[in-house]
Amino acid sequence: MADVPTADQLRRAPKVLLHDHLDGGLRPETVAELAEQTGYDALPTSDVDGVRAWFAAATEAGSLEEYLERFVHTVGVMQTADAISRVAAECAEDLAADGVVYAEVRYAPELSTQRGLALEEVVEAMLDGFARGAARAREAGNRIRIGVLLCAMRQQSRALEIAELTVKYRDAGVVGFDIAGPEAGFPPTRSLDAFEYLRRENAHFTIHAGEGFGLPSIWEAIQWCGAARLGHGVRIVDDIEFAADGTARLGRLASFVRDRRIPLEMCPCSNVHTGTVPSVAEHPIALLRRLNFRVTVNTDNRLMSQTSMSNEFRELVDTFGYSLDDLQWFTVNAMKSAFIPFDQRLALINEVIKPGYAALRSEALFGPVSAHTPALA
Ligand SMILES: O=c1[nH]cnc2c1ncn2[C@H]1C[C@H](O)[C@@H](CO)O1
Ligand SMILES: [Zn+2]
Repeated sequence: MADVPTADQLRRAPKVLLHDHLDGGLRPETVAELAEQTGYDALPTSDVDGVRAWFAAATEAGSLEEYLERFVHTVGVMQTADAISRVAAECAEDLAADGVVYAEVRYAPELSTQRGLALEEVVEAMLDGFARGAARAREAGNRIRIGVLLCAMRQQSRALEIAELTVKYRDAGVVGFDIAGPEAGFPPTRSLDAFEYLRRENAHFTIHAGEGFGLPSIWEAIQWCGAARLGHGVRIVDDIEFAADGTARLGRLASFVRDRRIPLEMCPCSNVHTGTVPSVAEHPIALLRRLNFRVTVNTDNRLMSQTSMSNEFRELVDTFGYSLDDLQWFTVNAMKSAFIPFDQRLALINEVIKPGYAALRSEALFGPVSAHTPALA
């Protein structure tokens, strides 16, 4: 049996993150400080531990709608360009310190216009912050590349406007588009004009689907809207039947998703917290991995779900006994599915990801380099 990866190996393993919300990953200290600095007086408490605990209560939400209520205060402190830029810079540093080498971080600019910021100013503040954070991470010895996804909120009606913003900033670091927010009652076709526009512009997009609602949402996202990836996509298992001997029979939609290699941006911990699945052990990720769907592993909201990429990997290793080979498989899947140009994806796979995992595997043979290298005479 392969060795169980250690916590340190999980952190050092090169990781790729396709689904992470900027307003779901603030440091609790930063929420408290920004509230003070920007005069935001609606926080339930100003004490950092209290702030941390208030957000952590999202892990008990049990429904997507209740889980989403926790975003009111992160969005509340993200209403100035400086605040947004700081949050983005810290996001880049935190991900890089956790061993993430490529990330696509998403946010809905329309949420940061409460005090008069223009949509463009929000996007520029994000891009500025990510560039500063990646530079600081590099100085600390951690390399990361970040692409931005712009979300439109599905309960609002600004999807076309946000899609246009995505195209406007695509050469400046915005790599794609998404719709987020409550899924039940807000089907993807509600934003069909935005998706048709993006397709005509040869732009990339993913859609949150199959999390708070089932197969019809996934079907619309793919067959009506043309999503290149699915945010979560967990409910695709509803289109898979199991015979008494355990063999699986895929329905037409599940077959289509697998045959077309449509990436599933799975977020195990978040899915437990929103009540999408009862526990990590009952998460369909293991089944979908076995059936060779293009599964990826993601954090969704590091603050609300008290998680990180290393932690998601740890949960999967502990629950399903995954080895470094499995973790490399998830990581290569994610890198193949990114929205940056193909040659760059390939370079990251061949020059960063595969050598990174090979180095970790070799430790199992020779031990960590530093511990066993004899001093040179
Ligand atoms: O898991 C999610 N499903 C749907 N919407 C989500 C999820 N996590 C965060 N959001 C929402 C809340 C944020 O304010 C918004 C933009 O990041 O996206
Ligand atoms: Zn999400």
